[in-house]
Amino acid sequence: MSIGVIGAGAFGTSLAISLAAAGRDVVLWGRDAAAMAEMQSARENARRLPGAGFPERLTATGDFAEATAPDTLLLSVPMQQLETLLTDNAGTLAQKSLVACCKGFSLRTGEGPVSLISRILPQAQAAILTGPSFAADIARGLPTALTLACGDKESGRRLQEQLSTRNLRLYRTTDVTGAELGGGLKNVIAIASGVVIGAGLGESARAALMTRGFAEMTRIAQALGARPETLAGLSGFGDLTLTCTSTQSRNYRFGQALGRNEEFAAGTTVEGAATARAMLGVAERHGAEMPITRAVTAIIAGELDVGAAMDQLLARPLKEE
Ligand SMILES: NC(=O)c1ccc[n+]([C@@H]2O[C@H](COP(=O)([O-])OP(=O)(O)OC[C@H]3O[C@@H](n4cnc5c(N)ncnc54)[C@H](O)[C@@H]3O)[C@@H](O)[C@H]2O)c1
Ligand SMILES: O=P(O)(O)OC[C@H](O)CO
Repeated sequence: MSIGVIGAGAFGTSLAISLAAAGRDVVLWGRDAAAMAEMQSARENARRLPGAGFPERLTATGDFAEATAPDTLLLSVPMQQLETLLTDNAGTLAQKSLVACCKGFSLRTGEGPVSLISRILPQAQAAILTGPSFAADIARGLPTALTLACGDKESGRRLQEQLSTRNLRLYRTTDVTGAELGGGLKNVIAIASGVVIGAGLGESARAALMTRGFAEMTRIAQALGARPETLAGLSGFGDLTLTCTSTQSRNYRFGQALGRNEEFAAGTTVEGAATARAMLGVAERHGAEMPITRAVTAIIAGELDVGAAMDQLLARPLKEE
């Protein structure tokens, strides 16, 4: 059974390589037809994932109809592009199994990827694949464990079988809200961790921030009906640990640049920036406090400098852990 991957960025390409290397037939689609033709002949995505050769079973194409012929489609576009992709192609995608591979929340509506899919395409089977994984590691065949969250248990089992390989180990859950929140919010805390290190505040401060960040993630997740054990799993704690401690992470590097008052490469996908703003709106509607997310939003907007943000966080009332 073949698999379509929609979005030929670093992550979509790495998943396509990994699945094709494990013997699945995979069609990878990108919106730039000329770039896709070049990839198909060079057998490499030289722009987003240089050095990772394409296995034989991987086809790169700019033909959307060809890529969406399979029943199972992995949607690997940046979060803020997902709504347009779904609405523009509603007719084609309506009856498919759609696995969101993006992390974050919509700035426009505050929805996570599965909520968006379910609202726009209620007939589709919606799931999310999320957890600690750098595209470069997946493409190299290094061992990776991810969360596959699907509200429908049987569909979740089927997708877990279809998408797991020897190196890509998928754990299953029905707690879609928890998986969406873990993957989305860890990027916000990763930006904050980068700020702390970039500003020279030290690794002890980063550990404190990660821990309080995890408490903040768990608190809002519970308010939204997620299970705390999901947050403690791969999609929450696992991804938080990876992203807050590695310079491979774009969110972390973006934070470092903010902390050092340096420019950051324009056009880089940094999901945590929009998600921080989106989640503040969600938190306000639920009467929940998200002080770290609030500080990250203000620093990015240039409304607060790092010193003032630290003063605000350190001035919060002393309380029980
Ligand atoms: N890179 C990683 O290590 C990694 C790991 C796990 C999850 N993710 C998630 O995967 C998602 C995609 O990130 P990425 O790393 O592949 O980003 P990327 O910057 O490498 O690529 C994004 C791709 O999306 C394409 N794109 C943008 N808008 C589009 C649209 N409207 N229609 C079709 N294509 C469009 C761009 O052309 C580009 O090829 C993000 O949500 C990210 O959090 C990334
Ligand atoms: O490069 P980042 O910060 O988008 O992180 C990539 C993945 O989400 C890590 O799991």
